[in-house]
Amino acid sequence: MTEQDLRVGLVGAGKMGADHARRLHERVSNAKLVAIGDPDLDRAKRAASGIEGCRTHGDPAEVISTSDVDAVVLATPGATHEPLLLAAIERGIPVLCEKPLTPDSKSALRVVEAEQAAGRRLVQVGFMRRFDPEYRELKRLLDAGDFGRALLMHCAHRNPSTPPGFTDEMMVFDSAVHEFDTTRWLLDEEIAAITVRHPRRSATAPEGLRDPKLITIESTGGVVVDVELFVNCGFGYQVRCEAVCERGTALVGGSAGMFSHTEGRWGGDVTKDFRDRFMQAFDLEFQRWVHAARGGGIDGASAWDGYAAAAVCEAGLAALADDCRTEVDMIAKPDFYSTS
Ligand SMILES: NC(=O)c1ccc[n+]([C@@H]2O[C@H](COP(=O)([O-])OP(=O)(O)OC[C@H]3O[C@@H](n4cnc5c(N)ncnc54)[C@H](O)[C@@H]3O)[C@@H](O)[C@H]2O)c1
Ligand SMILES: O[C@H]1[C@H](O)[C@@H](O)[C@H](O)[C@@H](O)[C@H]1O
Repeated sequence: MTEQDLRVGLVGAGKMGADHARRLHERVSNAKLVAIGDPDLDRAKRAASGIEGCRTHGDPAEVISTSDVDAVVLATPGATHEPLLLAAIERGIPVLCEKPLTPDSKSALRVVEAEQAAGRRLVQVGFMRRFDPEYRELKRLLDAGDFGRALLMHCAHRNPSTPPGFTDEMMVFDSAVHEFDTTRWLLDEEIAAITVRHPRRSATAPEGLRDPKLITIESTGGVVVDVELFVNCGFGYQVRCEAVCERGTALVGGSAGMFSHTEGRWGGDVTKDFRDRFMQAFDLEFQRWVHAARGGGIDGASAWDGYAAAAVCEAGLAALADDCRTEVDMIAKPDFYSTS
């Protein structure tokens, strides 16, 4: 640890938190993980093992209130985020919050309002795809306009399987939320409406889950984006996005890694899960956040982006319930967030 290292506190030591603890300790420079909090203290201890000087707390709020913590990472379930975010804002320290910002737009708006009252952007939402090198290349291409304007996008979001208790609603606010964010970010437009449709149900879907789904979102500028969401596809983790523009198309996530030929077969590997597919994106997200947080700020999706994604999720849940196209209801973007 050097004098300028960012002293980071981590709240939540489950699947994601344990992964972020290793990331901060082993792969991110200029940061030192000094505290981990989780109501399940054993989990916090396991995540802290081998990290010299990292203490553990059974009361997660203590991680945020302790003066030797310069910035916080939240990796707890979305429903627990709001009080933790408000505590970090109150202390005036940067916070990298795993998606979703909060579970609904009303609570997300309270965070947006608290941040504006504090007068500084402190909250970053962990939409890690924004740091994936392929997605960044697509963003650069669309921003430059080399292929003309985007007209359509075709996306696929496939997971090998779902944990017990995964619901139709979670397919919208836990999984498709990534496409809501990448669409807003890639197009620099808000999402105006959403439709959810159900093709034939897969035999691999657990009881009660209507998997796959076909979600269509429409941007304020008239771009139509279809998202195939298949979260029990069995064979691996795939995330793809093809942008169809006026003078060309561009696809990300088509294939990744090595391509081999051997007797009787050729091809590459399918990634197993999101950690495998987006490892580089998570690492870059954290490195850039540490850099920005050392200067007191953020570098990624803002609280506004978290609010906007929550508003789309809410419309998505209504579309799911009523089986009809639903318009997104959200406030106008405050000037505070006018520069990205
Ligand atoms: N970016 C991604 O691709 C990605 C992938 C997976 C999960 N996530 C997000 O990460 C977050 C955590 O997911 P996970 O899969 O690690 O969940 P998890 O259930 O494995 O872990 C959550 C941890 O939070 C702890 N916890 C519960 N309530 C708490 C509270 N009030 N205060 C502090 N800790 C509390 C639990 O004891 C548990 O250890 C969620 O917001 C999830 O959506 C993001
Ligand atoms: O929480 C996870 C995570 O966000 C993954 O990136 C996504 O692919 C899954 O669908 C979701 O359940």
